[in-house]
Amino acid sequence: MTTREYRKGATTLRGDRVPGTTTDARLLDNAESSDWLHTDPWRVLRIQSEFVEGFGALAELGPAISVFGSARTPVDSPYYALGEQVGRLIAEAGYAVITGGGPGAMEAANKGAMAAGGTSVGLGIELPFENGLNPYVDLGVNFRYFFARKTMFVKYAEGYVVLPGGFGTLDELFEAITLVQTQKVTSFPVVLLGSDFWTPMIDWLRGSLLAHGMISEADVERLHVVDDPREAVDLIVSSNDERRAAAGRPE
Ligand SMILES: C/C(=C\CNc1ncnc2c1ncn2[C@@H]1O[C@H](COP(=O)(O)O)[C@@H](O)[C@H]1O)CO
Repeated sequence: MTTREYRKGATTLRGDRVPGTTTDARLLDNAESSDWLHTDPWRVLRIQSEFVEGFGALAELGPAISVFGSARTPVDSPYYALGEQVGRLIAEAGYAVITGGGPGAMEAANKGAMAAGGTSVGLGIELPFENGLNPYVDLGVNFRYFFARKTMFVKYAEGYVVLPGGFGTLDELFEAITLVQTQKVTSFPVVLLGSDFWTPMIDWLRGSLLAHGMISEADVERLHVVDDPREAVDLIVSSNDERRAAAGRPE
């Protein structure tokens, strides 16, 4: 018995699964529906293009520190002032500032970096209620997919500074410490700025996660809580210097 067979890239289709038309015939037929544009295989190419564009845009960025924090921090909040100061100090230390490019704490850090003449990066994300990149970004890359964007925050930064924030900020923070815990990234300092905001979370981590044996003391100690933005920057810069020296790569 001969079975009809059709090869579609890596996939072999037989019998009733063989389509009535070929891929290139469908491509050349401009009367066809454009539904295929929204199918998962096509999305993979879009995802791939986000990585290619992100890697291309950031390849020559040089040393950088990612700063996270609430999109809702008002301009007159002390946390906004803290974001601006840390952005400025990062730039003065010769590092680029990478943020999510949005409003609030992200804008504050970009503003500080730009005022200090540093490189101010915004990795924007397509959201239903998005406002576009804040005006203090001078190198912006826009993403459709959170996971592609999150790769850039880790890959191009020497450490994270985390200002008070909501779910988005916690997601970025906990992703970073999970990557450190699972040794996907090594010696990656994570500094939480604003002890009034972060200490209750550290207490909960100890009182619940650590008490139930779900994390170790070393995991909690990876999170540095500080109030002074200079201390936050110094912690990351010195850890980076130590790492470079250990790898035989002086500054
Ligand atoms: C909520 C509003 C706008 C949201 N715009 C954002 N633009 C860029 N990046 C964002 C945005 N919202 C969240 N993020 C990412 O998560 C972190 C902040 O989230 P949180 O829930 O506000 O803490 C931030 O670091 C970004 O990377 C309009 O006000």
